Amino acid sequence: MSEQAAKAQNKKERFVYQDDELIEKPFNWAQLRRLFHYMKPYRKQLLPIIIIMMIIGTATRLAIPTIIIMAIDEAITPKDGGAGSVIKLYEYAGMAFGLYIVQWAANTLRIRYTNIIGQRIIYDLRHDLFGHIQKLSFRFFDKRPAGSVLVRVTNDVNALQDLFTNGVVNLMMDCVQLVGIVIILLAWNFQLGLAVMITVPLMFIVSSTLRRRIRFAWQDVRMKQSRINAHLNESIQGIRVTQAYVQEKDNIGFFDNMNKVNMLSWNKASALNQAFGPVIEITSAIGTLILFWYGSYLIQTEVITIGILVGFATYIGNFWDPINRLGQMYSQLLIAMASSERIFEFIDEKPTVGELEHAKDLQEIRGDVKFEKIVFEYEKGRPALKGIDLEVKAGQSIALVGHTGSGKSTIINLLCRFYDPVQGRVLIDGQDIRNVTIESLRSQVGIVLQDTFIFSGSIRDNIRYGRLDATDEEIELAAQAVNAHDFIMSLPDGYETQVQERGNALSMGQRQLLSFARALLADPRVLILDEATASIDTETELKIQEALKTLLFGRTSFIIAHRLSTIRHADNIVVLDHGQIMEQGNHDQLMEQRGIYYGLIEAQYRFLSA
Ligand SMILES: Nc1ncnc2c1ncn2[C@@H]1O[C@H](COP(=O)(O)OP(=O)(O)OP(=O)(O)O)[C@@H](O)[C@H]1O
Repeated sequence: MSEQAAKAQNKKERFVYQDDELIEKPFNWAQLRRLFHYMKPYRKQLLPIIIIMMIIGTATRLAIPTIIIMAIDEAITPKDGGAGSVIKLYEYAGMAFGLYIVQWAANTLRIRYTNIIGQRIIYDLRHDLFGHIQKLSFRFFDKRPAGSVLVRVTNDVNALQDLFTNGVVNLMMDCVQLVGIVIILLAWNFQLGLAVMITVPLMFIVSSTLRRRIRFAWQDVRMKQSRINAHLNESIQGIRVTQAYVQEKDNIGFFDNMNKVNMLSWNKASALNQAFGPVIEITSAIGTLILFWYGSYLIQTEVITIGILVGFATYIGNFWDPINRLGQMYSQLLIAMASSERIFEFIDEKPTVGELEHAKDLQEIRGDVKFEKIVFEYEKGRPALKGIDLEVKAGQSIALVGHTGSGKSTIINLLCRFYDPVQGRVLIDGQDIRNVTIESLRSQVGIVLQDTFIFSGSIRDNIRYGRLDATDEEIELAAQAVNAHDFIMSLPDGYETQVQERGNALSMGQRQLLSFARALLADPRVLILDEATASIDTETELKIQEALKTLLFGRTSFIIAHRLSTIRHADNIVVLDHGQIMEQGNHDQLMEQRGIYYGLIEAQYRFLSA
């Protein structure tokens, strides 16, 4: 392979997103029913008004051509051959006008109420979806790019908006109108009615072949959009790395490509949609041709009046409109089905870390922690922990050390029950953590991550995240205890300073101190510090060391730190390698052993003094 070809190949393999399967499924009625289930709470409240308005709107619409016929046959060219009557004509015009007003009022009210219901349904659906996603386990997020999760809560829910605001009601109105017109036409003149509708079956045959393709096309559009969003999310999160490695051009190229594919897929779906139009137009033209050809013959043979012919012509105009709309509605329904499939797929996803039906709250804990014969794998066949036995007494501090990928974070993940072990159990105060409620467990296990997440809001609110009912004084006391108070006071608005999402305007060390304050406020019996002191300058590290002392005092703590200074004083240092405990003891004991730990410390000293 040439260098250029290899480069192109390497680029191609970046930003590969797992696609949702494009599956051919029969129209899923159960899913549609499930979707309509969301209408249930509003059935009594608003649906009767909408149905009444719908009936009034359709009835007036159907009645107007009848008045036109009466005006022609009785006021302009009376059937009995007598003279026309202007007064009668005015009367009919007045009636038609009145009906138009009623129709307008009914439609306005109907649209208003359908919008209210539609928006409430969308709110409920989004509420359920977001609420459910919040509860899903880490495994779920391991498999999916954040962008594609985002699309389901935004785009896919939005796609249902049209269906619920106008779609359903329009569908019903169109069906009622169609049935009404068919009945009226057949009642006026059965032969002429049949003759003008002879093209309908033909149209259905042609359009049904289009439907399958349309369904696929819209599913494809959703997939392409999902990919764009996944890429967008990744690009924005990784913008610093992109710019640092001057990859903007390539990134734009990747995006353009996806954008183009999305545009083409949309064009294809929309062109297929449009294909309904001409099919309807041709059938409508043929129908009109038959009407005038056969209709004029029936007038000459005095079977029907001119008024009836005009009435037929008006109704035929109204007849193809709903059929055309039903075609479009069908695609709208397909879009909605494709979206709802994706929404329900998430709603049906069970958290892999579940709660037992009768799980009890974990009572206030002392902080004894025990890992018993733990085996764990993220992916089948690739164990990340291979039989971990570890006992920690309440109040002890444990340092987890080992090469990257040795399983340190995994131990922590199991302690917080972000994942469940494949074998073995984790006990807190002698209780298997799988038997207690997740909330009662996590609220007593505090965690300070290396990449501290700062939410958009004030500094005060960010600290308060640790315990929502904490008072302002408690927040400030916590900040003082972990040496964060001084830097907070030096910010323009002190505790009220607004920090943007992820706290980009704060330094690493500052973010770390904030997260310490947050953890201290939460006051957990068990505390986890993941790589908490990495990448900070010496002065900040001193502050952090002091803060740590306050934070760790009297708590069972697990510390993952590459830095010697943090782990030196730990009661027990556990050395991991490839998911197994290789050594454990305090610093002096392990140094004496001259094993892996000794090697790690030596390497760090060599590195620092180099
Ligand atoms: N979400 C995940 N999905 C699949 N494999 C994972 C996942 N997280 C970690 N692993 C794998 O599990 C093993 C242990 O990872 P872990 O994060 O526990 O290591 P670590 O010792 O904390 O490493 P580091 O010091 O780099 O943070 C590694 O081989 C890693 O590739």
